[in-house]
Amino acid sequence: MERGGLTEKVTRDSVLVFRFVDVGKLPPPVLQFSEVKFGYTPDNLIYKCLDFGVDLDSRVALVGPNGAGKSTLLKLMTGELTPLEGMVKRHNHLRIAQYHQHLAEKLDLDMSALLYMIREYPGNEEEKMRASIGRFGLTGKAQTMPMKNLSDGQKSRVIFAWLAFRQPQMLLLDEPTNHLDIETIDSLAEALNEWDGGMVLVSHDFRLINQVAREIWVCENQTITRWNGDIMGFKEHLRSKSGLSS
Ligand SMILES: Nc1ncnc2c1ncn2[C@@H]1O[C@H](COP(=O)(O)OP(=O)(O)OP(=O)(O)O)[C@@H](O)[C@H]1O
Repeated sequence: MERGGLTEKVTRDSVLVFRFVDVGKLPPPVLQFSEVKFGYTPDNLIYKCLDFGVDLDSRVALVGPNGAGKSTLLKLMTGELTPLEGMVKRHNHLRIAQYHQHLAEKLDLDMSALLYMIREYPGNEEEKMRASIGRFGLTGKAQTMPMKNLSDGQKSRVIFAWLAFRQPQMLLLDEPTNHLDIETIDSLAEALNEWDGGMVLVSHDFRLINQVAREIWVCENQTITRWNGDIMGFKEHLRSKSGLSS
């Protein structure tokens, strides 16, 4: 029937249109940690002495045990937390955007995604806002129905659209795949790979890490260490450490 043109082809949510806008370059160092010491209280340090830089070519996956300090590191990068000692230096023109699940709590669920974006970014034309949401695969009625009727995955898309509208040069992604299906995760990976900014990703999703990370940083024992290899090698290392090696 479909081939004969008697019924319309069934189309899925257009997952493949995830797209970040290219932002251009800033000269390094863009984000520099120098002798950073941090703890929520001085007697319980999360980091003893961090020295590293992240720039717009960086594609870092941050891994490590629960509670080691991965989310804390992202907050030190954005400036939400300040070191007890040492310095985090950000380029004057650096725009950082951080994705985390708690952003969903910010959404006004009685509003539509379109009205929400117009309220958040006043002075922009409706067509522009529609396009900016559409870029993350939320199209048609999904843009104008109350967000409480959207799936968690669709709400994640609104959050991505909201973050991307600020045109960050650096994306910090804290567990971005929690509500996304595999196709959408692949679409996110593709979008990140096509984009020209810097990225630090905290994720337990080795599949995503494998697609987008060029460096693996391990967060453990109050410090950050670069893993000499890819994420599959790190996964094997974890398996052998826990005695699960084949
Ligand atoms: N606001 C806070 N006040 C005090 N301690 C905190 C605060 N936030 C986090 N912690 C503690 O700091 C440590 C590091 O937390 P963080 O969330 O950075 O770890 P994580 O590596 O991201 O963990 P996970 O993988 O479980 O998300 C944990 O022991 C956590 O309990």
